[in-house]
Amino acid sequence: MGASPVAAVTDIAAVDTRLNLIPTLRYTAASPEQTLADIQSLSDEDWQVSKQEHRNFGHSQRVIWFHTQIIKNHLLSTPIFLRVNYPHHDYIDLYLQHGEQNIGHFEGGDERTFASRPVDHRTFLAPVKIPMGEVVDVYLRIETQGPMMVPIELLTQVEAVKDESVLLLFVGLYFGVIIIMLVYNAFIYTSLRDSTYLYYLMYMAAVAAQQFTLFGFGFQYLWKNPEILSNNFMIMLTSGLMETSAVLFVIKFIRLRRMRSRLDRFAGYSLLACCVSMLFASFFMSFSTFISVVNIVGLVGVGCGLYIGVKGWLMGFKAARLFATAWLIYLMFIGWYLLDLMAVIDSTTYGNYAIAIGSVIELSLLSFAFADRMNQEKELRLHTQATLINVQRAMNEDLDHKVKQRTKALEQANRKLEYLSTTDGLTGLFNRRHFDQEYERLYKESIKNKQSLAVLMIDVDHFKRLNDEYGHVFGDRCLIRAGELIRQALNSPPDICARYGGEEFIVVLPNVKYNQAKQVAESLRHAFANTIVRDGRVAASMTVSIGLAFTMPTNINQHEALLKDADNYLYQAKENGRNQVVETY
Ligand SMILES: Nc1nc2c(ncn2[C@@H]2O[C@H](COP(=O)(O)OP(=O)(O)OP(=O)(O)O)[C@@H](O)[C@H]2O)c(=O)[nH]1
Repeated sequence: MGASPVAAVTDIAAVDTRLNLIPTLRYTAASPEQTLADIQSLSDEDWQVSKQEHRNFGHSQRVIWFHTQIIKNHLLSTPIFLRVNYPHHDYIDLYLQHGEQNIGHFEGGDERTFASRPVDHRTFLAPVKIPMGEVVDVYLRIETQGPMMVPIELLTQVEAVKDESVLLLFVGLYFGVIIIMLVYNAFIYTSLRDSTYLYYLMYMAAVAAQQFTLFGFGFQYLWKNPEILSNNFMIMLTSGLMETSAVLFVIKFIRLRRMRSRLDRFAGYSLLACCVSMLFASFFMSFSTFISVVNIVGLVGVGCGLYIGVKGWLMGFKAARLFATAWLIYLMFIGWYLLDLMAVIDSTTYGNYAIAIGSVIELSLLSFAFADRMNQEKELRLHTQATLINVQRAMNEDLDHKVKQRTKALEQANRKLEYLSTTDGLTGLFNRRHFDQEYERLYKESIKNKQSLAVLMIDVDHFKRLNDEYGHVFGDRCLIRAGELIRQALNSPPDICARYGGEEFIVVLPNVKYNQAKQVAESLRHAFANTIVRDGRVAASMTVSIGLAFTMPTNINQHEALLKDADNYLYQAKENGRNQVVETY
């Protein structure tokens, strides 16, 4: 390479708004120990000229000296500043030399305290004050462990303020959006307690913290002294946090544990291990090493996010569409930023915005993906609920049916039980116990209604003989027939009849006249006498004796007396020779 003198002496009074100094600069890479005097003693051959509009030296250079010459041919209408519009160089030194004399030395860089800067600004901004009509040598030394991005320009104070206003508007919008999303998702997390949201919140907070650092605001407003907290460390820490939370979020969001492919799970968890290692490495690794590794891990991580998103999408997980798109867009912006960092492309002015824009688009899309996922889960929940309700309804109907069946069976059993407990098993008439209850009830009713009551005590004559002669079974047959004859003779209800003892029956007739009662007794007696009971070859007839008691009941205490009366008349009927009715009168 031949001699490289300065391209032209720049008249700073001619700077209207701004002037890119790169085309007028020559530069040389140097070792960190070389001083200004060493650099001044270099010959023209040691310098190189930048032919490009912007210069980005990538990661390869640690220290670069720049040199140009300026002059002020007129009075300045506004102060002129020299700006290095990249906030993360470790050390910046600006020397203004008039011949052998140093007329200005300004320091900057984030490895020095913020207070050492000539102007309180997140980037290096130094006033250029030089004597009128004199050529002044400008030496700029930049030392950094990070990417050597050197957008160097001269600009008026008004222009610097304008630039900053535009940037602050952008940054305000950016952090405004991020804060809204943070608060919104924090609310969702507090109500849902879904750890996916927590990882998303962590990721978003880490992205915001890193942007805050990358724009230079962290160093300007928070950690102003690198001995307490270094800017480089904060970039490393936020990168580690960002990557770790992003991978945790991806794993949780896409439910990696459920993914069928072991390889995917292995890749996912390996990446997580890598990111966690990066997070720890940020505490002791050198910045230059960290940055080159973290960029690769970041790129692989975002690529994995995209891959997992596409795979989830193909597997029918609908929310993965937006998820994959989010990572794809972020990947494009990161790609742009990294290419810029590695000096493959040169977009120094816009490079700073790339990750910020990419991240805000990505975070918004992820929010939509979340909403989509929630929607999908809601649909699934509703579907499951509907299925459950149907199952429950079917079970309830079945249960209802069974309960109805059981109730019916129980009612039948109860009815049967009641029948058995109130009825005589042989004749089907009321049994004695039930008769007592019914009789008392009728008696009370008759008192209340002022109605008469007749009691017929009926006993089969010489039943023992019948039993002895034809056998017990035939005797039973006769008793059954007796029950039928009695039932046929009555109006039941309100009349009641019962088997009162072995071959003894009782009939109660409420609200009858005496003659009617007597008629019933007589017709019963005739019915018995005229009936022949047959069982196979055996046939016999039977007679009955009847005691008839009649009263107009007035006192419940008398109800047993009426029975006793009927019994006494029956006894008399037996005494009188049987087959007759003996009555009250
Ligand atoms: N087959 C049968 N016999 C019964 C039943 N309950 C009582 N007896 C019989 O009925 C008979 C009643 O006899 P008694 O009390 O001496 O009276 P009776 O022979 O009818 O004579 P009188 O009443 O004086 O006319 C007894 O032999 C009892 O064993 C029954 O359910 N079935």
